Amino acid sequence: MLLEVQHVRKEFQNRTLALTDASFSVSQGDFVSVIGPSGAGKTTLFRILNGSLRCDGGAILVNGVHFESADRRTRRAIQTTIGTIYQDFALVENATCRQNVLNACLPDMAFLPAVCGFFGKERVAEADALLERVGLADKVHEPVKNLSGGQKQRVAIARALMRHPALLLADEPVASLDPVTGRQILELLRDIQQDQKLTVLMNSHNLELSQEFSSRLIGLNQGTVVLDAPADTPAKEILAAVYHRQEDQP
Ligand SMILES: Nc1ncnc2c1ncn2[C@@H]1O[C@H](COP(=O)(O)OP(=O)(O)OP(=O)(O)O)[C@@H](O)[C@H]1O
Repeated sequence: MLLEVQHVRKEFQNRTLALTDASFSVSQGDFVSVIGPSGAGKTTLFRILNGSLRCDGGAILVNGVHFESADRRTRRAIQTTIGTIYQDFALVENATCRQNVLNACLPDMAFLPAVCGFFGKERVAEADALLERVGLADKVHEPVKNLSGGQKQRVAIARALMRHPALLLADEPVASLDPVTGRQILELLRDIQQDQKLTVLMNSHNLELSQEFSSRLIGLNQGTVVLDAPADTPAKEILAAVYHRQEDQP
């Protein structure tokens, strides 16, 4: 999946200009982190990329197809190739791990099987295999509410993979986790990314982890891309380019 973000602009109704001119591209199989101070526009960018928010200007191309101006059908088809995991996991707490992973299939199912929860043997087997892949083979029937934060993020990763995404958006995936668990989740994400040649775009406040796990950094400040550099760029250069005020530094 090749993702091109070209001069994207977003102004909210209250006239906040969250994105002024964001441009960058991501090649297939890349692990790229978007960094920047609070309010830089990172979440807004991710919401536009996962289709939950429209931009006001510019273009987003997914494998050469215009995403933001596509008709509903094309937009939906592109959206199925994009998975998202969130800081707060966004799981159904009372449902089991298996059920949460299977829920990823609901948008593609006919009304009756979806309402009756009839997913079929193949989907169930795939959900269980994904739970095994993320290290939760023994938690298939466990309600999510009984899991730790790290285990919940593993379920969320399995749910995202259930839709066979080409691009995975990871929106602050380890912000709610302790440092050891956060690192384990990023190691898992990197293993999966490398196995499946998945493209990962991560939004993170943690510069050290972004540098360790990604190959490239995109720095946003006041809605504009102010850095597009290899992840091993010296931290001093990154801080100077992206975090203009000392109090914003991570
Ligand atoms: N729904 C909204 N309506 C109005 N303004 C908004 C809305 N969502 C975000 N903003 C504003 O847009 C700007 C960018 O916000 P955004 O959440 O994208 O930043 P961020 O880089 O993700 O910040 P953080 O790291 O603190 O999560 C901020 O000034 C924010 O107040």
